[in-house]
Amino acid sequence: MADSVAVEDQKFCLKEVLNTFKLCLSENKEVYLEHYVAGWRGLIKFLNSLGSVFGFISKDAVNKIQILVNHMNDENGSQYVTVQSMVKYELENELVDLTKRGSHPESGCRTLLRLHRALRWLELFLERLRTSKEDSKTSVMCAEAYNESLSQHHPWVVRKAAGMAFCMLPGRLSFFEVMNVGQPEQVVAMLGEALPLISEVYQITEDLYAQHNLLELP
Ligand SMILES: CCCCCCCC/C=C\CCCCCCCC(=O)N[C@@H](COP(=O)(O)O)[C@H](O)/C=C/CCCCCCCCCCCCC
Repeated sequence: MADSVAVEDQKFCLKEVLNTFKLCLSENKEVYLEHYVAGWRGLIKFLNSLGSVFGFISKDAVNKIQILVNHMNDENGSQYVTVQSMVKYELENELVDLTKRGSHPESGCRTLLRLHRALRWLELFLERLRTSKEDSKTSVMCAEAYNESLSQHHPWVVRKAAGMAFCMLPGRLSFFEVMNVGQPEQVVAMLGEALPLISEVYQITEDLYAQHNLLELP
């Protein structure tokens, strides 16, 4: 059983996140919700270690993870083993608000979609970090990745707040240190290992959501 979301005060380790994303895919390329959620929890540890200015982002991500964990732990939890089984179950039982928010504001499908969009931001950001130069700015890389992805789904006020938070990001070297991997070359190598895994999980979910017309859930 997945437990509740208590990620505060835990130390981040990129290797751990890499391992959870490795566990995400089944042999037939289904995405295990348990490991997907564990991957996000690891990332939130990182976010929390950057300071309270990122608290509003962390809070939203924790809320969404908690919704998914609640589904996984409730009486129909066996339907929430993979993203594929969740989508099938919720659609077959009309548990998703498809066009406007109604009686299912916390469906697994709409909740996961928000994290899925954020995973695209992560992919773009990590790729920039991986190929960055010594004088590259994390705030710029983060903002560029955000503008190319998540920002399209956020209202002005959220975009503004996110933009201000990005300016508070530590420089590239301090950022690498928080990852707890070792020298910058080792961080870059590990990012190179993590990115294809994250991209594959993203693409499989994207294709599944596209196939069921779920990419714009309210
Ligand atoms: C490998 C280590 C390096 C990278 C570590 C990154 C750590 C990131 C951890 C968590 C990322 C946060 C994920 C945010 C999910 C946002 C979901 C969302 O879009 N929610 C909005 C819509 O929800 P509904 O209203 O429809 O329910 C909600 O309005 C959002 C509110 C909060 C603002 C979200 C801003 C997201 C900015 C992108 C993340 C920046 C993190 C920077 C730190 C490096």
